[in-house]
Amino acid sequence: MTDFSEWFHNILEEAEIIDTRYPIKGMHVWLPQGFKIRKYTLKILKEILDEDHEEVLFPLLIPENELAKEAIHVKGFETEVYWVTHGGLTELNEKLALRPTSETAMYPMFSLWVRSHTDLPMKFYQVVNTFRYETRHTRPLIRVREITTFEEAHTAHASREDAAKQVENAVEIYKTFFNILGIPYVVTKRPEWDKFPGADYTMAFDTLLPDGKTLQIATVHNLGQTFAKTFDITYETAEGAHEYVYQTCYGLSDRVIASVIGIHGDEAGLFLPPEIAPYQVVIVPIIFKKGSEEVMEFCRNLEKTLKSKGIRVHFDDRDIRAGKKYYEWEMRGVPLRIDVGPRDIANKKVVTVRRDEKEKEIVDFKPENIAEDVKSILDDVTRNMGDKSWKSFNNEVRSVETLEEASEKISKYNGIISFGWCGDEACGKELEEKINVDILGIQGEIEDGNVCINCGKPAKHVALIAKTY
Ligand SMILES: Nc1ncnc2c1ncn2[C@@H]1O[C@H](COS(=O)(=O)NC(=O)[C@@H](N)CS)[C@@H](O)[C@H]1O
Ligand SMILES: [Mg+2]
Ligand SMILES: [Zn+2]
Repeated sequence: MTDFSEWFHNILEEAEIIDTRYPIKGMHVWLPQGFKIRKYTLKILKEILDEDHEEVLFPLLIPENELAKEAIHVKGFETEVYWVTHGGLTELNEKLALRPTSETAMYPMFSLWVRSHTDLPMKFYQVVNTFRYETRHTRPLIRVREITTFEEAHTAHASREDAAKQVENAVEIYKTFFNILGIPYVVTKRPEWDKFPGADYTMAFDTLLPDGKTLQIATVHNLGQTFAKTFDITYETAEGAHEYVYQTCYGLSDRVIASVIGIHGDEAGLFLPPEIAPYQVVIVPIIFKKGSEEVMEFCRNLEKTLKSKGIRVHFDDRDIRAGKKYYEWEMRGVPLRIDVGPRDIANKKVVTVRRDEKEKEIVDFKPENIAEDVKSILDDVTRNMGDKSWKSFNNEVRSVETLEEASEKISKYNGIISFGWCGDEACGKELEEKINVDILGIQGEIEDGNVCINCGKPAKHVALIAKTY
């Protein structure tokens, strides 16, 4: 893991997650293994969102005049929007944008849909591909030009308080999601100069990749009434007056898959949380000359039993050395392996090997219990993964008293540094310049008596800084 970027690119290829040879920079092909991981990851997220959101699907193309309506928003995306100018040989009389995000696709429709306060709150989401002509260094899954797994939620509310509450609900939704995947995070309020174009404020989730740089893995925006006024989204109050709605939007992307791969991976390759692993269990027969048919029979039955209980299991009956199988399934991140030899069968045992522990466990084999036993091992693997990743994450969050200390810690470890900050934009920008970091944002208030580590004025907030992707 010394060179994380090289490790990351290699494992994407070796574990057949995506194929980066597609002839458009920043656009890649999801291969079957990767597609399954993506499918299971989205399944978890959608189950959470479906609790109180409706899933919808909007067109990919946005008319230029709609995209341009919200001046700050379009300014923020003008260098990133892809345009369609022709339909066949016919030049279009209006350019069409490929959605970089869908506010300006959705909100003209919200204006038609929202009539009365009884229509509120409205909470929609969609999982689509979005397109951003990223000019900075593109990286597979991390900074792409086609964001293939873009989950975006958009809500409308009758009051400022309801919208602020929805921001908190959205933060909880993403915390639940990341916790299931064992992805650690800090949540901060982005500084004014780094919020979503057109938003009142942005809450962001940042995780740490093994190279100690942070990756923004989700964002929640309070849009206030800005877009409602631009797109005329009003509702009739109970008293018959007309009010603009208050809105939020929140989203995440392929970066979630990048984080699972980067954070749980190790020298042996991938290590996938059981919830999203294409194979949760792989069965490897230990073949000797005699007794091999009995072993194969046993493994086939074991596979059938586990499959019948909904476990994603694979019986690897290839005629190759067991060692080669061990290597391959570890590299592919299968959370649990079960080895079966003739002696084990005789002793009514099987050998389990967890991906997170090297030593083998001998467990009693009872056909009626084995599926439950396997499920409880997988649950323990999930818990252990999360504990381990949070522990190493928290070790990389350091607090400092002075700018020199901040600079020293960052250059030595990267990671996340916290300290008192006055909150003033000029001071913040100067601080970023001085020690070549990004201010991730602020985390709540700081008790009186603290001074800003850059300008010495009274500190108002706890601020976090890091080197970022
Ligand atoms: N080029 C990119 N490649 C991969 N992921 C990206 C890229 N650009 C943004 N993201 C991810 O997408 C998330 C949402 O994008 S965003 O611009 O912050 N927010 C929006 O677009 C809002 N409409 C909420 S969906 C970001 O937090 C980031 O995790
Ligand atoms: Mg961007
Ligand atoms: Zn200051």
